[in-house]
Amino acid sequence: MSATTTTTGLSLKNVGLQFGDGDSTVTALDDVNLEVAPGELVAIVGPSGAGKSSLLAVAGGLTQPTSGSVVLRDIDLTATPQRQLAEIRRNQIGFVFQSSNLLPSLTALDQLRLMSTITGRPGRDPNELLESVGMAHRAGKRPGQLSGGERQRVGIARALVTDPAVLLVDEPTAALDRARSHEVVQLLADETHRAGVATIMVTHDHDVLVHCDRVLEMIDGKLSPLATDAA
Ligand SMILES: Nc1ncnc2c1ncn2[C@@H]1O[C@H](COP(=O)(O)OP(=O)(O)OP(=O)(O)O)[C@@H](O)[C@H]1O
Repeated sequence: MSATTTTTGLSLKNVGLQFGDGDSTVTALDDVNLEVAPGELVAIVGPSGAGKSSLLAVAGGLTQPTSGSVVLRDIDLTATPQRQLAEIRRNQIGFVFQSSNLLPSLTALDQLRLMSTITGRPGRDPNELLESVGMAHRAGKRPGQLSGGERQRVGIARALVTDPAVLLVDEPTAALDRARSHEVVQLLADETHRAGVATIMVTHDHDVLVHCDRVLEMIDGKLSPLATDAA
């Protein structure tokens, strides 16, 4: 990897996203600029309908913006054909959802192994990764045998097993109590720093912002630093 590809994990430049047309146009993202460095955890807060999910969708190459560019390392996602985009999403982008979305019949270890098999990427060793997220002792358990916090730990490990450049996290603490929420976001911060992944986390949970490197607020599709120093 050349020096020019290591400074930026993910870069959104002048990104706009509109839905509909004419009188019914909704502006979900309004000239958004965001650079997330490798090893940085950026949190995004904001009211419902502000554009946070739209930002994750655009950053993850799931939705093409109406204007602007999304660059992952040195790849411009807005100039990449659909088939290649799917491959980039599989190999370079990890997703963590509100509920961990684990497959009910697979053990924790097999959730990671399956992801490695699907992508065919050497990535990281599933056993070591489970150890890293504090789940080695639960490797043989299925999701139904795990607590909500444990499931999220496995979900984070699964998202990291391909050794992605970018991690996109949507409301990871929505189903967790306060103590587990702190543990899970602290883990996200630790893994972000350790793996050198560029992480964006959308959250309504202001309690956990203390673990994040940077906090931004989205209002009416515009992104700005959080007014109060919540972190
Ligand atoms: N597929 C779509 N078609 C039309 N409008 C959409 C679509 N997706 C999102 N929007 C609109 O774009 C705006 C931003 O929505 P978005 O879901 O990104 O907000 P959000 O901040 O994630 O909200 P929440 O916190 O409730 O999940 C809203 O006005 C929403 O109604």
